[in-house]
Amino acid sequence: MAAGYRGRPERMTPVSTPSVPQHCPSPRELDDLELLASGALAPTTAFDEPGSPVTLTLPDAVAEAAASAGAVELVDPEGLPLARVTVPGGHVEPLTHAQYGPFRRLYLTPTQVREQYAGRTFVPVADAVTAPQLESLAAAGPLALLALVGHGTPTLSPVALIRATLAAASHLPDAVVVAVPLASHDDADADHALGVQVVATYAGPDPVLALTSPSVVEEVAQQPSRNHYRSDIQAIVDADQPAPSDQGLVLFFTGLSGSGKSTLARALMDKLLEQGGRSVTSLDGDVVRRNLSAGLTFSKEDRETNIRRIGWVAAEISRHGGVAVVSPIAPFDETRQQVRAMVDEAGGAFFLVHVATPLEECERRDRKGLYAKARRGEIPEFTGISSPYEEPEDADVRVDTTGRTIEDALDDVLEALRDEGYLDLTSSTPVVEEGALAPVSKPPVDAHSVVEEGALAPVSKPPVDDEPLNVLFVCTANICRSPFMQLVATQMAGPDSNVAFSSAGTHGFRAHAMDATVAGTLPTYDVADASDFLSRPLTAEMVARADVVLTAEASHRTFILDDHPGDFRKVFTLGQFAEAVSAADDGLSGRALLDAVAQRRGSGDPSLDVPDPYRQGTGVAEQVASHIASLLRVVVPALTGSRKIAS
Ligand SMILES: Nc1ncnc2c1ncn2[C@@H]1O[C@H](COP(=O)(O)OS(=O)(=O)O)[C@@H](OP(=O)(O)O)[C@H]1O
Ligand SMILES: Nc1ncnc2c1ncn2[C@@H]1O[C@H](COP(=O)(O)OP(=O)(O)O)[C@@H](O)[C@H]1O
Repeated sequence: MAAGYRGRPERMTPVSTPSVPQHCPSPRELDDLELLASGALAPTTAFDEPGSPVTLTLPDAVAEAAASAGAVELVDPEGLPLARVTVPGGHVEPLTHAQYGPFRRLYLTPTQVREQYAGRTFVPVADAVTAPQLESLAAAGPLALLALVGHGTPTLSPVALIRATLAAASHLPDAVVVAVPLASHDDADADHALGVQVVATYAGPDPVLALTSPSVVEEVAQQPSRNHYRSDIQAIVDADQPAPSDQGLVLFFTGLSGSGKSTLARALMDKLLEQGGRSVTSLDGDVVRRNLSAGLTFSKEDRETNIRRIGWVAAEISRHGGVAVVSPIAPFDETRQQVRAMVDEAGGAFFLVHVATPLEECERRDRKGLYAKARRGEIPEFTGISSPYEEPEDADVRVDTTGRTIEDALDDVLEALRDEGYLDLTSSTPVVEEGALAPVSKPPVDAHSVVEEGALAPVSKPPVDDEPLNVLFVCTANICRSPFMQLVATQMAGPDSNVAFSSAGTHGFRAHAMDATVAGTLPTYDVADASDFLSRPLTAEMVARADVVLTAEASHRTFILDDHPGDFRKVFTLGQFAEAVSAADDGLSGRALLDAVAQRRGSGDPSLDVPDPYRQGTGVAEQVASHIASLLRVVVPALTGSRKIAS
């Protein structure tokens, strides 16, 4: 039921019986429902049991109707009734089973699994299985791989995780795959407990084998590279996690009427069309209101409906790799966030442009004479005059067009798009070959041959000693290891150091908070919290700006060098860099130290990796935090010059 569906309808669906209301739950709730109905969450048998993360939230109107009817009927996004749930009580009476959706045949109940697969060893799989893990499984006898594919699967989409798990099974002597829609509830500890419970229910009396080894130290020793995959699995992972330049994209312009949204959006569309290579759809505010949203007013409710419609269409466009350029006023933050979430769900990137031309300038322009009418009271609820505009705090770029040419204002947008790695429209060269634009240009050279021959310029920036030293930490998603490195290194360096620490992720989402479990270890290292931290995807610009890039794993280093082979002298794993720093002359610091370390040109030995603590519980988070801190205690004083004053 859950695997194929993303997004939720904007209103409660029509009531089919006079008394019991219908409601389409969120994707997370749909997953929970499926597990509750199949008995997989036993002993949890109902929504909203005390202390359980398995909850059901009903919109006010539905909750009221359900309370008087004593139940609510939960339907799937297409309106198929799935279950009746008592209100209050949360008890689930299944009505129908979903019969379609990719790999539906693999979604077995615990009873079916006990009938078909008793006697196997059960292995929970939450991510693509690595080559070393496959090796360790090969000798483990007949296996049942439980692909945990619920909403919020950490790295891979549900369908890709099943594909990757089937590929893993094909490399094993005797393994079957079962899909389990175990959703994430954004509470690592509760989710871990729930996962243990669900896996135990599927396994019954049979053994359960965890893929992660118990200690970080052993993990490092036994799994030289946790992210090293067999080639078929790697291909599935790569296809599921396109680079920002290959991702579907929603370019969302928001701002007051007359601020310049349509003008800038149109100019950007023209650039995109001139360059070619992408399919582009425009959803302009005025145009949408004449078509998709014809008949809607400018009340708060209708504006929200309008924006959600635009968001839904734009998200679908991004799902298929297209670019949607949308330019409504979209005055409410909550609705913009809903659109962001829809696009995120669809696997697209959401890029918010705040056209921040002030009201006075918009009113001075008054291109359509609407402000004058609004001032005279002839147009009610006019944005900026008699209806609010909530300024975005999460814009990727903010452009005030006052006193600027259109080209000049557009440049701000184009530069931000390029810097975040989505599109490079700053050069006017059209794309000749078919395919997506490639903002992070990949020279057709083999990284190793460049390293050997030293053919490309060693560092992209001439060293200037009084400029702050830019240190960029990199991991995968920029929510666990690299933010920890950034925050703890900044704390260790102190406020007066001439070193700036930042971080990014090779597959990082934009603007996600730090993982709560890892953030929980920060106070031990004198960092109060991570509330100001937001994740960022790594861009070519960030690598170019950095004096040194320190990665968690060798695989991150390889990832960067694939795109920037010429930067091999400034990209190291943190472990490798700490080792090199220890060996370097104590008197060296800052750029002199970097120059000395660059001469060593290490290979990025994976045994020095900092492993990924994501979703592995508090114990692993603490071990990884302590591991990183011990490396930073070597690296930070050396960079800042506090272990010995440099020349
Ligand atoms: N009451 C009121 N408030 C704001 N705007 C009004 C109103 N009535 C009509 N218009 C015209 O409608 C355009 C805005 O429509 P949007 O769909 O972008 O608005 S919203 O996002 O749903 O708030 C807006 O176009 P733009 O100038 O392109 O923004 C106006 O021309
Ligand atoms: N730098 C600029 N960028 C965009 N528009 C500008 C700029 N300078 C002046 N303008 C003018 O401001 C008006 C903006 O109108 P429009 O693009 O329709 O705004 P919106 O879609 O936000 O209502 C146009 O007449 C445009 O020519």
